[in-house]
Amino acid sequence: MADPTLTAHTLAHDDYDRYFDVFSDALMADRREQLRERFRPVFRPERSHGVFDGTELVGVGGLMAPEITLPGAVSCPLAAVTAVGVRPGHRRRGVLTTLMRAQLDALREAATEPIAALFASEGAIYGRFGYAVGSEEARLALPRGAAFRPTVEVDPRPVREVGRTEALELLRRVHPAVADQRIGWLTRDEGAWHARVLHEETGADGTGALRYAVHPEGYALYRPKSNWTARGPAYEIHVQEVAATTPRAYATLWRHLLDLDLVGEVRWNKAAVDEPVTNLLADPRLAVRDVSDALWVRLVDLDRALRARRYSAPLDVVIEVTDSFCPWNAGRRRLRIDEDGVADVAPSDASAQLAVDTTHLAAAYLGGTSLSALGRAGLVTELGTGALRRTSRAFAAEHAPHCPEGF
Ligand SMILES: CC(=O)SCCNC(=O)CCNC(=O)[C@H](O)C(C)(C)COP(=O)(O)OP(=O)(O)OC[C@H]1O[C@@H](n2cnc3c(N)ncnc32)[C@H](O)[C@@H]1OP(=O)(O)O
Repeated sequence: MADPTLTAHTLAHDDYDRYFDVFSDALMADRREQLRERFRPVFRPERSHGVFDGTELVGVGGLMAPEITLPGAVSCPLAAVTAVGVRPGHRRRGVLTTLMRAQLDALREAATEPIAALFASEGAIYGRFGYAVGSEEARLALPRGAAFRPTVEVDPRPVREVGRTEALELLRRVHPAVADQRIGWLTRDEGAWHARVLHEETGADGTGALRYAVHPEGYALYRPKSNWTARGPAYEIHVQEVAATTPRAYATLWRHLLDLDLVGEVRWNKAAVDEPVTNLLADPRLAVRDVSDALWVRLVDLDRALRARRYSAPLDVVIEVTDSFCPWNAGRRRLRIDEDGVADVAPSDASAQLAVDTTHLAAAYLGGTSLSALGRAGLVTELGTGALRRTSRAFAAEHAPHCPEGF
């Protein structure tokens, strides 16, 4: 139960500095002035909520508005929740709860984005608000020189390392073409490119400035981290993003990364769990993967969310849905999916064949978790024979969802 003295409302343009101070206090952030200026251009006061104790700003959270690619390669407006923090000394009295209430009510009223998503700092925070792990990511590590299968075609056209200005035109062309096809990838406007991807500052973890490796059909962005050992150089390559419109360009870019001199290991901390480079390796065991939660998804308007994506099989099922934090989603509805994977959703009085909370539908929404697995965990209840298997098959997606950036 939130402290009744707390109030929440959206902010004004000149609230940016105090918004940023609360957030960076909450994150115990260093390099504050650098970060303050990096994020200033993307501050949207009308999409940023503050929680106040009297006149003191004690909690903040923002919303960005990219589009996300859903199963079936369809695009959908996304409320991307970012920069959430509560000032130390004001915690565990409901500031975050007040913020989540204000955000979700505002999203419902605006009726623009049917789903919200975030990257969680800690895994125990957001489940109570109906967010669930919708995609995972792999910390992928590959040793220098890891060989590809003999049949892998690598383009003889060399990958070139270019400066930022030259790279930008290609990045702006390739990224949307890839993002349109990849479940979980987001569109980027100019502000997003600069704030989230192209900032040149040296990484806090000792990595160097961003480098741009380009091919006519793709690019790899990475930062080197130098390391000189008694046995010689063993640099780490920290990949920020690899995007390619053809399998050949993809393989060629990875070959370039794996063959860089001075290097011991190539790492990508936000790779897809089904990142294709692991399938290119002659010895797949060379790819070490450590999987963790990535995008947490909240179905804000369940019916619109269900209609927004495409499905893998026809279906006709009646589902009883619960949702304690967003009760407007609760109730029984019939979900019908046609041969093209397009959904129709309508209220229903018929007997339910499945019972599930929106949190668990959110986990299955991008296809990252199967409803069958959630059923085996006791989180989806089958009330009609075969309903879980059929619904799970329809919710399956063409590949693992992936979001290669953080926000
Ligand atoms: C999308 C993003 O930006 S992720 C970044 C989130 N920010 C951070 O992690 C910065 C550091 N942490 C903080 O600022 C705060 O501790 C927050 C935002 C995580 C939580 O804020 P609070 O105002 O303390 O949360 P609030 O009081 O509303 O807690 C609601 C419930 O969640 C629980 N909870 C809150 N934070 C946590 C946590 N880190 N771990 C486990 N449970 C938590 C509370 O115990 C409470 O449970 P209850 O309802 O059973 O009593």
